[in-house]
Amino acid sequence: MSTVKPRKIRSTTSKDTGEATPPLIPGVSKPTLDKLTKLGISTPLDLILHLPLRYEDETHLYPIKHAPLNQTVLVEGTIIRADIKYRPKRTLICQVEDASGVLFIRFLNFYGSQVQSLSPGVKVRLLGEIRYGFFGLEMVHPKCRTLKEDTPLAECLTPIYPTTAGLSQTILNKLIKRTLSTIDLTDSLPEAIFSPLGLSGFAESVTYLHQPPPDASQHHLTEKTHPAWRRIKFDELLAQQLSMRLHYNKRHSQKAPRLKNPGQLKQQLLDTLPFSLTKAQQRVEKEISRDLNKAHPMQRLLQGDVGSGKTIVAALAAMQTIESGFQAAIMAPTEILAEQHYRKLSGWLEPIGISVAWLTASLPKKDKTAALQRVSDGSAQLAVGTHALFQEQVSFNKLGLAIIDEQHRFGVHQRLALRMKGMAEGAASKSQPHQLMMSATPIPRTLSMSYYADLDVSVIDKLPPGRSPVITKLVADSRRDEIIERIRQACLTGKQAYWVCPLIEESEKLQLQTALDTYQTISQTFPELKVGLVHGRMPNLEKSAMMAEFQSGNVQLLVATTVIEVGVDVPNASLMVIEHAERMGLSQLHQLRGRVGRGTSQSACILLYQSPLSDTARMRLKIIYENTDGFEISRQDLQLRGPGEFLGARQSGVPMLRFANLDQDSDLLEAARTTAELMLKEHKPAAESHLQRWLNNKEDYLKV
Ligand SMILES: Nc1ncnc2c1ncn2[C@@H]1O[C@H](COP(=O)(O)OP(=O)(O)OP(=O)(O)O)[C@@H](O)[C@H]1O
Repeated sequence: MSTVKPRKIRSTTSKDTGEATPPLIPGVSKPTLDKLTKLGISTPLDLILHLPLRYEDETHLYPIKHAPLNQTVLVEGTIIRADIKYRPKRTLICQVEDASGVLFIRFLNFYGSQVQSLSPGVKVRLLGEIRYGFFGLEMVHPKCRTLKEDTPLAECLTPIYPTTAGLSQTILNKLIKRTLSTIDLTDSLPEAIFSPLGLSGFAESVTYLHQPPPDASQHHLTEKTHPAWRRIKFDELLAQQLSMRLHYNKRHSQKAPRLKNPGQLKQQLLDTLPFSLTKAQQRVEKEISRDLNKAHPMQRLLQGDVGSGKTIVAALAAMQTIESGFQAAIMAPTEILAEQHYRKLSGWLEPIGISVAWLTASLPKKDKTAALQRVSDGSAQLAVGTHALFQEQVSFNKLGLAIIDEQHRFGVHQRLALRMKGMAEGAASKSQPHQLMMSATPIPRTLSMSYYADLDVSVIDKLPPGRSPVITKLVADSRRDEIIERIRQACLTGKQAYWVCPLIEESEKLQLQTALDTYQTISQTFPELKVGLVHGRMPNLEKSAMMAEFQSGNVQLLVATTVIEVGVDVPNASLMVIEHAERMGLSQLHQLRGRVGRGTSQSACILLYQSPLSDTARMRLKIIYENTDGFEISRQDLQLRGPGEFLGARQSGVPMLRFANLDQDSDLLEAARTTAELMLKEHKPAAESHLQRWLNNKEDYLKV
């Protein structure tokens, strides 16, 4: 086993000042520091929180003869013979003897130095699994240490850390051990806080996890259910809750325009609608309206399952904004969705005298300049568009409300950019606009309590009346002909259908080719129908012309890629076929399926799959088949994928939890939430030192 050579303590030079600054982890060479950085370790505390994956037990020694078989054990003895065999493979075989018996140890791919050190007479300590082999009891590739006189046994379980190439367990172990004995591990929490929750102290917990006593339960340690693990997970969740709470409080100290609610514009809009609001829509409308009337910026997440009617709620919020003399903006993640919002909103609002501007990257220059002008002089009261809305050249005259649809598809920075538009130089209003985020991917409770704890949440929990649930069918691709017949019959009786092309994630070019091929095949299969095609690479004008054709009923069968996944609303379309449904994610399937069942006629979604199915694909299809409620689907999706993938960590910019697991630790999350509130009221300094310890350099997202 290698040892750590004493290393020179280096200092790094600050680029800004040219002055030498001490390294954050003292006594470590630059190459090791680089490797530590790869592991996300840049401070002594990071080292302490670099917790073991598992442990090896080098505290108990077994006599060879009595050691249990097929499990990792520690034995020791003297080498009585060492040979190199060349058949069937070059192998170093040594015979080791203790007072109880003899054991063979075998090494393939051995080094010359090993042969030298493992010579007869040498005493060795071996860690590995004993099995019955050709010659009798044997250990293959044991961890082997040559012993001096009376080398003591380990006093605690040996931690095995996650590591990276070139950084040995021995080095990590030593660094962590050294740091444990030098770092200040004073508890950031008063005992009165953690004790009643059944948690142990911080120092005690980290020390335990790095150096568990010989009798520690390895099962509880690796499953992270041990009290020491629970303390670490609690601390992490608490830091998250504290920072979210602080963010929330900070927002309440910022200024936003109070948007009054005389309600005339809203009423005018409601009077033109062919439907009346559901109770759920009325409730969330009120929640939003109340927030808009406050002097600090609203940040509310409006959640509603697919087709639950979020758009009208957003439009009513825009009416309150406009009636108070401010502008509103709606930003959507795709051109199709943005355009659909634009059509729908201008159809509703222009008749009641509201001017709506349309802004996307693909607008002809002349139209764009005109739209920009209307946005900046305030003559456009509502701007609808894609991310083009927060580009630099856009300046709002008086932005009062920014509405962001499918918020999880935008990064934190993009959302921030739109908010800053309200405060931009030259804007008449210097306060922050209110922000309404909409999501049709319902976020499970544990997630919204955790990652969205700084937002207020409104939920439309009931669909508009008259919708019957979409019937979902799972059909093997071998029965495709039956499906084709069914679609033909339905379209001939005046129904409309989507045919969703297989998803090709690896390459846009292949995706395009697949869309074109599918279109060709489908057109040939249904010569009597008018078949259309939309895909992501189509010029926007063509795309919107095709959507308009489908909307008006001229096209009966629309071949589409997943560009139609979000927001597309054609109530007459009541059938959908999804090819290679096994390639798609759960929320994608749910969103796609949500494109049908938006009118009153019975709808169906046929998921064509190709066998054999992988276990996850089978699970996904089962979940989508058995559930129609988006919240339940999301909950199961979260379980299947974990929060990182569910939220799209990189995209959302939200730091992920390293230790806590929202599924297993929902009790700790609840406790962290109430504790955070209590601490901010009664233990402010402790709250600050806790955040300091846990967020360290990572408080970036506090500013958002
Ligand atoms: N109260 C209501 N009664 C009847 N129809 C409604 C009601 N509210 C909205 N709708 C209609 O329901 C359809 C779906 O509404 P909308 O497009 O706003 O859904 P959404 O919540 O945005 O869903 P998605 O996220 O799937 O786009 C639209 O055609 C809309 O006009």
